[in-house]
This record gives sequence, structure tokens and C-alpha cells, in this order.
Amino acid sequence: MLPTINFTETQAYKYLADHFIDINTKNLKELFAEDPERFQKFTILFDDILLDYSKNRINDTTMALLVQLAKECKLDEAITAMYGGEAINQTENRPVLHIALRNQSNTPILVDGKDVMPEVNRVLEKMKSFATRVISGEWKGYTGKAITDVVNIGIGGSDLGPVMVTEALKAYKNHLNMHFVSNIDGTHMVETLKTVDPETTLFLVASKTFTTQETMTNARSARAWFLEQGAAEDDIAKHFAALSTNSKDVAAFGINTDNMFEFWDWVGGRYSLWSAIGLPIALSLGFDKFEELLKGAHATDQHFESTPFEKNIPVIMGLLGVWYINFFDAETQAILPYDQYMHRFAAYFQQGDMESNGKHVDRNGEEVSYETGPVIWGEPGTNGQHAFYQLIHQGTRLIPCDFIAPAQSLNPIGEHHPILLSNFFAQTEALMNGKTEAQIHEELSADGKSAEEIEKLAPFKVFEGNRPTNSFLLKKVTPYTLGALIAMYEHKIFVQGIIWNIFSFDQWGVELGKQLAKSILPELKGEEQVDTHDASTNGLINQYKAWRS
Ligand SMILES: O=P(O)(O)OC[C@H]1O[C@@H](O)[C@H](O)[C@@H](O)[C@@H]1O
Repeated sequence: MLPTINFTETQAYKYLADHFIDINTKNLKELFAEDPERFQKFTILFDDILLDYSKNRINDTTMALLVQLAKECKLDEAITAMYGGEAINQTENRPVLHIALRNQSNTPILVDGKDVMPEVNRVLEKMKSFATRVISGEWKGYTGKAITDVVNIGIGGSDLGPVMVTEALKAYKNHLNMHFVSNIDGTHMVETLKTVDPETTLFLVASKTFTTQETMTNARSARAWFLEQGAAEDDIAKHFAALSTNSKDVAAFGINTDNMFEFWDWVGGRYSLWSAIGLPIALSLGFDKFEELLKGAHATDQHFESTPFEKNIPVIMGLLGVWYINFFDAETQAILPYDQYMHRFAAYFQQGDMESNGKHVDRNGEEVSYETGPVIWGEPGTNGQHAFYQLIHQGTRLIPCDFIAPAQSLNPIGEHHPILLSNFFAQTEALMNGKTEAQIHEELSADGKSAEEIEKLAPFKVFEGNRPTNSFLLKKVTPYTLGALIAMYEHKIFVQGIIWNIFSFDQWGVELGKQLAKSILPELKGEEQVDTHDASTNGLINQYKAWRS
């Protein structure tokens, strides 16, 4: 059982509330001036990842109090409970063990007294053998040709992780063409099928539950298309595999369970890329690279479990988020990778974070009296700079930003990478320092503007600065480093869920819309007017009926 402490009633919270009044009057520039050791103090080097959190509105006292907050909320007990296989997903009565999936040290992890590692390793071996055979061409399609294209059919956690990782590590990919169909919109499937050949395409039906409407509908359409192209029922075994926890429904769908890659109910959908759901990653990169990804995540797991909170990256990331959300009233958190391959990283953690911590009821079942999970968003740099950074620099909202950049480019052409990185460094500096009215006056008068013109323009050109950022400087984007980084964000979400006293591993909030869609679907048949809903919903449905051909 997880502790159930209201963090706003801790001593640390009270101290932090007082301390906030002081910090809120201070500028980051002053904080740097006050402490020459600030960079050394507020950076952590972990393998090939440097986290610089010195450009945050914190000082030693802030960090000490935030760590005290984590201790008062018994974060240590919560970590032990998760790693110990306790059913900390209490509303679904399940353990939360994505750490077991990447437990490369293979120490036993017990669920109800039984070590889960032999099963984890068995499935990893099966994935390895399958991926190796498909990549080498030993695995043949129904006309004897090797596989050239893989279509993953899944949604949410059964899509976003493999998409994000295969994109982020595209530079390491092999000859297999990867496709991902998630949306129920027929366009997604139709446009994908236009590009593949049934004789050389492997479909992976990825669904933890194997009941998700979108995925099952897409899978049925893929199967129908496959058969329409001239293949027979018996050929399905060579072209369809399932990644799921539900062997009964996999068999009922017609996929041979020999082609099923299992995982377990203690793997949350949005934490499942390390499980059989990661098969597209293993296919695209080769199993050795998938293993490297697991190793990186495992290194972070060990760091998170055993490092004192003061130097513990996920703990610090989580606490800084709490500091901004609950004291500075920040509502969002931007994730800004300066790496084009990582273009789905923010989208991935939109699900990871918002589905985990978008909760308004605490672990006692009571309405919370404070803000919880932030809105996560972001785009790769420098695209974002030319789109929404205006609001980050000069808008009215405080938006804490995570900047992520590799020191080494995987495509080092010309001056591209130094230019990219100069923007990365410049943005965090600009957000911190801003530009004063005096600097503007100086600049404009050097440009030959009159005193009157300067007076008029200056207010619009001022940058307040004092806008907080974290910088993750990676040596290079590798499978290992990416695995380590993803796991840092995962554990950050866990830390915040513990502080906010909410359950991070269920997702009841996605159910209502699904239920209603199921009851509306039959109403869309026929021409009769619908009057069972509110006036708006009835009106929309009836207009749809009038307009559809
Ligand atoms: O893997 P499944 O069972 O098809 O589920 C896909 C997604 O379904 C959504 O409804 C859940 O909110 C996600 O958490 C989940 O990842």
C-alpha cells in the first residue's frame, strides 16, 4: 500500500510556502550572482547525460525543502513498494513493474511470491528469435518472399512508445520499413496499405487488452485486405502476430498463439514499450539495440532506486515540477528536443504524464485541493522557436521548459549541428536573462532611432527573463541513452504522483467517452432523427445524418 499523505499538510510544504515568497522576488541572474558554485551544485552527470537544472528558480534552501517534502511524503517507501512488486496500482489491484521488463541484472522480482523474471526472459528470447528471423529474411511470407514491411496496429501505449523510439533511433534502423496505424479513421489504414505488398508485409496487432475498438477494427480491416489480395486463411500465420496479455482473444481473432508475444497486467499501457509492445523496435533496430535500450532504462532504474534524493535525477525533475505547479501556478510543461529524430518525444510523454497524473481524486478517494499533472506539450527545436516561443519569452504564463540536445549529431553535415546547438544554448540563456529596458535603449540608439521612437518601442521589446529551464545535454542519441532518458521521465511522473497523493497507474478518465461512443454507434444507423441526448449532441448527430451520402 502506498502512503496517503496530503503534501500540503507537511512541514516542508509550510516552509516552502514561506520560502516561495522570498524566491519569487529574486531573479535567476541574481541567484547566479549570489552563488559561484551554482552550476556545479545544480548539475548531475549520469552516464552520457548531463542534467543542468541550475537555471531554475531555486537555491540551496529550495532544494533542501523539496527533498524534505519528498521524505515527508515517504517517497522512499513508495519506491520500495513499486520495486518490491506490491500492488501499488490499487484501483486495479495490480503491481507496477515496468522495471522488471528491463531488469538486466536479472535479480528476482516477486509478485505474490513468484519471480516474474523467468517469464520476462522467456518472452525476450522469443522476441529475439522472431526479430532475428524476420530481419535475416529467414522468415518468409506466403509466397516465399522475405518480409520488407512491418505494420504495427495499436493505439495509445501500444503505438506511441514504438513510434517515438523507432523515430528517435531511425539512424540505427535496418532495411525493414516500419508503419504504424493507430487512428480508427480509415484514412490511416488505407494510406498505409497503399504503400505495402501483402506478400512481404508483417502485421503486428498490438493491444494489451485485445479489445480496444480502434485496434480491433483496424486489425480486421488489415486481415480482410490481406485475404482480398489473394492470400488464404492459412497464410495469416505468416503475416500476423499479436502483442498482448489476452491469449484467449488473440486465438479468437485467428492469430496462432505461437505468434503471440505476451506481457502481463502489471505492465501499464503507457509504460509498455519495454515489453512485447517493443517488438517493432526490435524489428526495426535489431534485438541487440533493443537490449541496449533496456540497459539504459535499467541503469536509470538503479539510479532512481539507490541514489540519495539530493542527487537523484527523476526525484529532482519531479520536485521541480511540483515547485512550479503548486507554488508558481504553472499549468504546463514544455519538452523541447533539439533533435529532429526525437520529434515524437513530447507526444509520447503527453500520454505518459497526462494519462498518469491527470487526476483530481487523491489516494483516499477525496477531491484534491491543489493542482496535479501539467499539460505536456512541445515540438523539436528550432521549429518551435519560430512558432510558439514568443509566448514562452513574453507571454503572461510561466512555462517551465525541458531542453534536450545531443552534443554529437547523427547527421553531421556542414554547420547544421553547431547552429542547432547555438540555438539550444541561446534559448535557455535568453529565457533566463531576458533583456532590460536599458539594453533596448542602447540597441535602438545604436540603430539610429530617435529618443521618441525608442520610448515608443522599448516596452514591446523588453524580455523579463527569469523563465526556468532544465537542460539535458546528451553526448549522443544512442539506444542506451534514450532508454535512460525515457526512464527518467517515467520515474519523474511516479515521484509527482506520490507527492500529489494520487494513483498514477490507472486511467479511468478515458472510459466515459469510449462507453458513450459505443452507445452512439448504433444510433448512427438508419435515417431516423435522434433525440436521446442533449440538444447539442442530437443536433450534431442529425446534421451528420443529413450530410452523409
Ligand atoms: O493496448 P490496448 O489495450 O489496446 O490499449 C491502448 C490504450 O487504450 C487507452 O484507452 C488507454 O487509455 C491507454 O492507456 C492504452 O494504452
